[in-house]
Amino acid sequence: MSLLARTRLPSPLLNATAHARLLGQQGRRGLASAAPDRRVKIVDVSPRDGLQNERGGMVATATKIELIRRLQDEAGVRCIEAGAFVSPKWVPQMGDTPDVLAGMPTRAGVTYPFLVPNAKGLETLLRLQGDMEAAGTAKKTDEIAIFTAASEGFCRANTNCSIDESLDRLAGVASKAAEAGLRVRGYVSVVAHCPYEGRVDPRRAADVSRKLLEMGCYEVSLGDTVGAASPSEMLAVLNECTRFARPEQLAAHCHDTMGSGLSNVLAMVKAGVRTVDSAVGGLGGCPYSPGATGNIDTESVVYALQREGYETGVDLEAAAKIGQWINEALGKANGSSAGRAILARLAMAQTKGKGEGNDQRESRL
Ligand SMILES: CC(C)(COP(=O)([O-])OP(=O)([O-])OC[C@H]1O[C@@H](n2cnc3c(N)ncnc32)[C@H](O)[C@@H]1OP(=O)([O-])[O-])[C@@H](O)C(=O)NCCC(=O)NCCSC(=O)C[C@@](C)(O)CC(=O)[O-]
Repeated sequence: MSLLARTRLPSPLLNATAHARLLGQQGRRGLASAAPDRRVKIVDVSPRDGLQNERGGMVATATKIELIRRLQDEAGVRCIEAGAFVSPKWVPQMGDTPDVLAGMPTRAGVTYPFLVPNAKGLETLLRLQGDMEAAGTAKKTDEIAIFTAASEGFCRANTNCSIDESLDRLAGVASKAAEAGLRVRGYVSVVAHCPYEGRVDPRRAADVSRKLLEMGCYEVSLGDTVGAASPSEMLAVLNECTRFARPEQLAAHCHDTMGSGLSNVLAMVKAGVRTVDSAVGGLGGCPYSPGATGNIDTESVVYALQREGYETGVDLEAAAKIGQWINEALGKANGSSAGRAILARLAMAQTKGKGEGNDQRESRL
């Protein structure tokens, strides 16, 4: 019997109580119980990609740390992109990353990649971790993420250099990181569409991805940065990449501007990708893409993957609560329609539960 057939999936016809209970059960089922080829790793990027473009004032460091804590302790996320050692002149919202690193709680089995654009970013991270170890505190992370782009226009706008210059810079960062015992994840932005150059040739995106793998990245995340790609466009990039990489060495990083984020994720997972980047509450945006909305939300990714018979190990109900909480903390509407629906069903189930309790009391009286 297939896992899909064995998995009880929430039906829209179930009442709210049953639906909420079922979602909870599914969310709590561990990754270990799933067949290896049905496991999908969620990289929740909300503390970095989700918050880096927040325009409504600096998000409090304590809020960022609480977001990381809740993602790991309550939602069971096993990979959390926690911050960025980039220039605060370019991305002020990430300026407190050293404080986030110092203050964040860590948990065994969870990885915390930090974005690093250049040698200076890596030196800062290594120095801070060295200071922590000297003070008797265990280091917080053993992973960084480096990033470049598939178009010259985006690369220059994002990192002030050409693609070749960025690759030169990143090769040095990757080799120093490896010497220091850090794993390196890679990103290629605008793999299908660029806000400056339009449609991007999938071979171009694949060529840059290959170079990141060759410099030692264990995985390359393919970014539909502006959220404009269709599934076939993302699959075209994936097909080019699988000429030299296994699908498991690639990740889906989809934004949802045009509403195709989830379709793109599902298409890539069905094609063999086993790592998906997402952000609770659909947090995020892209400063270089007018009207760009956030990352695809963790809640809809986890829900859709569950329905398709995949396991993420993420507690859906907890993710929905965290997505609601962080959006409220930012004074924003919850950007996850799946999250809103899950919370509405939970609220209805609770009300019904209370009502049933009252009815029983009344009937006993
Ligand atoms: C790459 C640079 C630094 C080049 O920026 P630059 O201005 O060319 O760099 P520079 O070397 O001339 O330095 C300028 C100033 O920045 C400082 N500086 C330089 N480096 C650092 C550093 N690491 N940490 C802290 N400070 C730094 C440096 O010390 C100097 O300070 P000053 O002397 O003027 O006081 C800059 O362009 C930058 O930080 N860019 C990052 C932009 C960014 O973070 N974008 C968002 C992340 S990428 C993304 O979101 C896409 C992704 C990953 O999610 C995937 C997807 O969706 O596609």
